[in-house]
Amino acid sequence: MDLTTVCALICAANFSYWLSPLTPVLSSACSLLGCGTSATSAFNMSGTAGTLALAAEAKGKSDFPRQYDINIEYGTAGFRSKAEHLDHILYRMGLLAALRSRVKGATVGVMITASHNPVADNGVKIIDPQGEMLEIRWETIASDLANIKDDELSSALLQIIKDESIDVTKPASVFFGRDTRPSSEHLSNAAVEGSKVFQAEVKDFGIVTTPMVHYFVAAHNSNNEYGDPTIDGYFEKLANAFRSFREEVVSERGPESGNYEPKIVADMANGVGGPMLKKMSELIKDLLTIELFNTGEGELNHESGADYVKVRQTLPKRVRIKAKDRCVSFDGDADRIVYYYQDQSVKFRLLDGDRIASLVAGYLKSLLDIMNIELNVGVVQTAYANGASTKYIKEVLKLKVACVPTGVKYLHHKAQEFDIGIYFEANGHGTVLFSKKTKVLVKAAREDKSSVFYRLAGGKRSAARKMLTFIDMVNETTGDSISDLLIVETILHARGWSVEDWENCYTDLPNRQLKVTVQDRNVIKVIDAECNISEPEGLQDDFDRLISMFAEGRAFVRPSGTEDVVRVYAESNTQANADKLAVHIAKLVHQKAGGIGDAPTWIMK
Ligand SMILES: CC(=O)N[C@H]1[C@@H](OP(=O)(O)O)O[C@H](CO)[C@@H](O)[C@@H]1O
Ligand SMILES: [Mg+2]
Repeated sequence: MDLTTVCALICAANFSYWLSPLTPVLSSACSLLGCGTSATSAFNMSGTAGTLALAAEAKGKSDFPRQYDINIEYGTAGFRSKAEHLDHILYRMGLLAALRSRVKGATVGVMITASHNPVADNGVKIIDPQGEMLEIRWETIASDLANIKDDELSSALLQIIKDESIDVTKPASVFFGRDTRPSSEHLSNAAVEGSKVFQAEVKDFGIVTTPMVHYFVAAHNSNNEYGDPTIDGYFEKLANAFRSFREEVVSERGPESGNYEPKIVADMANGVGGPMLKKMSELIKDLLTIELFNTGEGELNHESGADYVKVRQTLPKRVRIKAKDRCVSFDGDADRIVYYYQDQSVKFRLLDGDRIASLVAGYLKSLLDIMNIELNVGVVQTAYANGASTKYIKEVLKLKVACVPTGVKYLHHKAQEFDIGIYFEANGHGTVLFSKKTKVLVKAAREDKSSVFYRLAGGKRSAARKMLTFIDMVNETTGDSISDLLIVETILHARGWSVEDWENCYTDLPNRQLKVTVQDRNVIKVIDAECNISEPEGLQDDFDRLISMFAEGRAFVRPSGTEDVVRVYAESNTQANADKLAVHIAKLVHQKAGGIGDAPTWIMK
């Protein structure tokens, strides 16, 4: 046993509650043994916080050392990298989650996933008490903690404790969940160890979807008002709402459901959606038949999943479908969903997040109209939203549209400004938020029993019951493939629509997404909710000149927050034009922003 390990053990014993009377002795032993570079600062670290920080550092050095000298930032959805780079980051995020829990005086969540990234990657994100993404200010704290040297850990932790006025003697509680990646269990254990070193109470839900962890955290912190914070509680809440809504519609208009067919084909990207949607499908099998593919037998996200289908605008592999079958794809951690089908001429037709947002917005507006309730309803999109969807929502539905930068945290935040805020990224990540005022007004409409208008108010009460049941079906904490699937199926059934009826609401502008690899993607500086760039200087002018040459042309570029690439998006009046515009823009990026390798000349197929 080497000196560092002996020290780590002494430090670990030192923070143990029942050995606390021995703290001074153990701390001296630590420093006498020369416990790494912290020995000196350990001397100054009096009190429980110092002891814990020191123990955290010792354990980090011995069990989760920083082995790669690469800088990793807390990006669009937490940390993401090659799984083998992440041991120390997971451990440190476990520590940080325990501190975050103490700051908020509530349970927080930690999800281990890299979503749609390849199977060799992994990642982690911290979930705040109401199930929302980690506060943006703490992303910087997380990045700093992730990137320091091993022997700076105790002082960095103490600094956070001091800056955030954290009382480390208060209880802390952290919920954990992980996806199906081979590396996830090991990385989850590293994070759990971190939280335990900081004496947090730990609950590990094992393999669950990302939105389930968001739900568990929110439900627990609401004292179960939001739902039962268990796996069964999650499934029952959503399934019961789906069933009640169906019963409401059937009692109103009978079993006839127009063009709606209660059957879908589901591609699970070989991720956690497979086992989870299977569980849901068993609960509702009398109402909806779900035929599952890519449920775990193949490689995660490989030639399948929501991202593959959306970006490549093609069917996933290893899925058997017939013309007009309504199909869905989840991503690897089941927080995104896209719909699609093949038409009679075997042409692939995509119904993405913009379509889901429009469907939901239109339906909720129709319920509000029946209830005669005026509310501030808005749809939040990003620059990736198809221009035709924005036009439809504004001009046909007559609802407000807000545009924010990419990343769920921005959409979620903006959606909270509305009484009903519907947000979806075009890639299929999204949900609906209902304000307290909305819930109060709709509950009042449900109870409207004024005798004169009792009969007349029947439709109003039914609309209110539907809206309240709908709210129960929504995972308001974050985008949730399972919840979103139930919502879409519910609306299509209520409207009596086939997937083609849904698609007929508007016609998408043809579009194309490409990726360009550059030396440093951060040389691209975005402005105007990512619609334009300010750097490299002059490049936006080049883009504008190019865009003006394409009918209904629109294009923008931005550095990805989850991959080491610059993303290019273009739309125009025809697919050929959208493709051409995308390639030209990509070439300009490659030329003027330090492109690596060959210039992009081809369209991804
Ligand atoms: C164009 C696109 O789909 N970007 C995705 C992707 O972010 P990037 O920062 O573009 O890599 O992953 C994010 C996390 O899942 C998601 O929020 C976002 O919408
Ligand atoms: Mg995801």
